[in-house]
Amino acid sequence: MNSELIHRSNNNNSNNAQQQQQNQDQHDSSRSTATITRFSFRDQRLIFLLIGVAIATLFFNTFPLSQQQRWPDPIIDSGSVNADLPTRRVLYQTSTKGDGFETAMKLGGKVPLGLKAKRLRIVVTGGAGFVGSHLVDRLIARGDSVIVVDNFFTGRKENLVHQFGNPRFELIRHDVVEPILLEVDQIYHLACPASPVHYKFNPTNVVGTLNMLGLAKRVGARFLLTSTSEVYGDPLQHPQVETYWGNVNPIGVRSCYDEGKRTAETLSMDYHRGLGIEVRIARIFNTYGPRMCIDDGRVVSNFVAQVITYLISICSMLCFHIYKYKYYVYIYS
Ligand SMILES: O=C(O)[C@H]1O[C@H](OP(=O)(O)OP(=O)(O)OC[C@H]2O[C@@H](n3ccc(=O)[nH]c3=O)[C@H](O)[C@@H]2O)[C@H](O)[C@@H](O)[C@@H]1O
Repeated sequence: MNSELIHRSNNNNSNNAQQQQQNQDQHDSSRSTATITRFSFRDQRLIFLLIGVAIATLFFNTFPLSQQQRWPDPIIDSGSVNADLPTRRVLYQTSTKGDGFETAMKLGGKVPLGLKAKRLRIVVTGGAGFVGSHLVDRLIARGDSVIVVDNFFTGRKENLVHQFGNPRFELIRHDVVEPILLEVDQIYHLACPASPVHYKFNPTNVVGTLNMLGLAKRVGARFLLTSTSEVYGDPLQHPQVETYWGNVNPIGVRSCYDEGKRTAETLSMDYHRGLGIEVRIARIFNTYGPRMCIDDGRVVSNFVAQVITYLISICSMLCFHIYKYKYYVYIYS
């Protein structure tokens, strides 16, 4: 009996100790909660915390980390091609499928951290010409490797001489009416007699366009055709929008150029729709600038030539008057 009481009293003691410990723990935790609460409310810390959260939320909503910043490429991003159509290209295309990770190897897109931008291998036909040589400079400056294919019908080596010796530049004398096989990622097809003086000797370049489209199909390259505002012929609508079909005389003296480019556009779109080739078409309007040929009979060239002739005639008249004056002075003296 005695031992039982002792046992009970021992039990009671241990229960009391546990109870005290629990009370102590509760007291400690309520004290620490009170301390944290006091700490948070002291000096208006909570208000500052809430303001901080609000600013951070606003910032990340305005500039989300995963946002893709795409600058439109003035050369290749015409945006006129139907994006729903299938394409043969497997490299450098943007994919939003899968794990949500957006592959941004596409030109002009942001490259995922830690990956280097892929340098493209590009062929530029007609790259020794006026427009082509500037395009080559631009592509090389961007870091791409460029192969120029030109038969020098109207192009000049001087337009590219500053690139000679550059390891990312190659020049091949070749007529695109003959097929050529090159491993490239993109094709810029500019080779074409572009001025009335020249295209009457070498009218169209439909065969060259077919060869280059064939190359694009074989190697899965993206294809850009430099077309012309001449596809609108003698337009009845001003200014011309892309959807305007033009007003072209099919049998006139300039028709070889207009219709040649129209055929080239048709072929490009057929290769795109039928074979999935990724194509771009740029309709170039009258261009002017350094390296342009001022005697090739085009609108801008004619205008520049006329202005220069006019200026020369004014200068010679002035000189004549100055010399006449001097001469006159000389005689009288
Ligand atoms: O404004 C436009 O509409 C034209 O602009 C440029 O023509 P552009 O640079 O002004 O003319 P050129 O300086 O004569 O350049 C044409 C280049 O193609 C080359 N070419 C021409 C004809 C040919 O059969 N093969 C070939 O390689 C010429 O040698 C020359 O380097 C484009 O090259 C044309 O395709 C476009 O139609």
